[in-house]
Amino acid sequence: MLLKDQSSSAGMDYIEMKRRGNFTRRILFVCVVFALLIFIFKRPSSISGSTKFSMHEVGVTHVLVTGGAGYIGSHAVLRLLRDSYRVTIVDNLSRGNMGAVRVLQGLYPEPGRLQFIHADLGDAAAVEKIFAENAFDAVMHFAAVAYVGESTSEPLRYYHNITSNTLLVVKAMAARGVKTLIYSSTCATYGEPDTMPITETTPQVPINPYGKAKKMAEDIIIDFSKTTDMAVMILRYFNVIGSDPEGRLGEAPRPELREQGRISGACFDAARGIIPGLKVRGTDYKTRDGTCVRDYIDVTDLIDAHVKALAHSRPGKVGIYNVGTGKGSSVKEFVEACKKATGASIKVDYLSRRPGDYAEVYSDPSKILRELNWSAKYTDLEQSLSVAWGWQKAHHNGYDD
Ligand SMILES: O=c1ccn([C@@H]2O[C@H](COP(=O)(O)OP(=O)(O)O[C@H]3OC[C@@H](O)[C@H](O)[C@H]3O)[C@@H](O)[C@H]2O)c(=O)[nH]1
Repeated sequence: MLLKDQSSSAGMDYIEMKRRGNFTRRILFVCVVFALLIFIFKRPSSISGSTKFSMHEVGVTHVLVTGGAGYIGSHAVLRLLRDSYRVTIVDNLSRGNMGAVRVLQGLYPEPGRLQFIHADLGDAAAVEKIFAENAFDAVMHFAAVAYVGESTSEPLRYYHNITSNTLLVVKAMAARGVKTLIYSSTCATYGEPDTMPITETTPQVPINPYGKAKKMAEDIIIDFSKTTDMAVMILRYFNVIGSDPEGRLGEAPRPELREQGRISGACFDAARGIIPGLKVRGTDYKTRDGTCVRDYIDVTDLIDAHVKALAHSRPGKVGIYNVGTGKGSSVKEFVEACKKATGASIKVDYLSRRPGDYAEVYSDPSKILRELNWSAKYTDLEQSLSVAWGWQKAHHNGYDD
């Protein structure tokens, strides 16, 4: 009985040991699976805000593109990826579109090519974290509010957004030893000069909060650069139009900002019938037909200037360049070109002047040709608008289509 009991107890021990062994193996298996999952999900992903993403390891330039989900920024990202750069986009999506980021991710899905970080550059801790966790070689700083009309009704927003965010970006660059900055500035920093065309030495006397804030941001960058060996390129854009010739990206302003928006967006909205007609703001300027004259530069050319600026940037040097065609077109001429490009009969209402507007600006682009070997290639307004219309037609609801 006792023996029987003992043998039965030994049998029980053996079964118990086997059960425990199986249990341990299961635990080990689960641990290994967990470790594998952690390894997979911690690798650089295309949507991640916390992955260390060093470009230097692979000898490829890693560019931080602020505002990379926006109209101009997304076109810059596309070009940089095409040219084999690695890119991190930081965007708060207040004006930019996640749809543009998704297009770019779809085109360049390989791990480590494109990283998107949803963050606001006004958040100092977030900016510091982004720079601490990534090794950037260069920054292209596009992110900013950028409507002249809106800047006159919301000046504090413009001063804050444009100056403070630039300050935080530059501070973070300095703290982490990021040596190259390409800054998006604007012809609006010149205001309304007495002589045309505008050269880089034309006095900057901005007349609206947008232009004034951009001039302040330029000053912040230039003054800081004198204390370091940072390479700085300041590009003063004239009026940007057009879109990716392959139709992958376009200009998709927020519908709620229609009233404040740029002439190109308003023309396309009128051509699609989204708004009843185009409002031409001011017909009594001292220009050839009474409407404002602007220098319209195609976004493909503009981004080419950025890539050339990056290639020509030198430590301790500040380069300042106008980016324009050198040719001025009036609002009326723009509307005619838009009618031809869209084939739509756009109804035009003539209204009083928009606050903050200046009569006539166009660039002298000879410095950028001389020093960076850049000149605009897409100088036919109607052609640039036709390309942009191609994307607009296919995206009635912007990137939501
Ligand atoms: O609906 C509209 C929009 C604009 N316009 C006029 O079209 C002209 C161009 O205006 P836009 O708003 O397109 O462009 P702006 O010249 O004011 O500034 C633009 O160019 C310089 C960039 O740095 C700015 O970010 C950009 O907004 C102005 O005369 C404006 O009054 C209209 O007549 N109707």
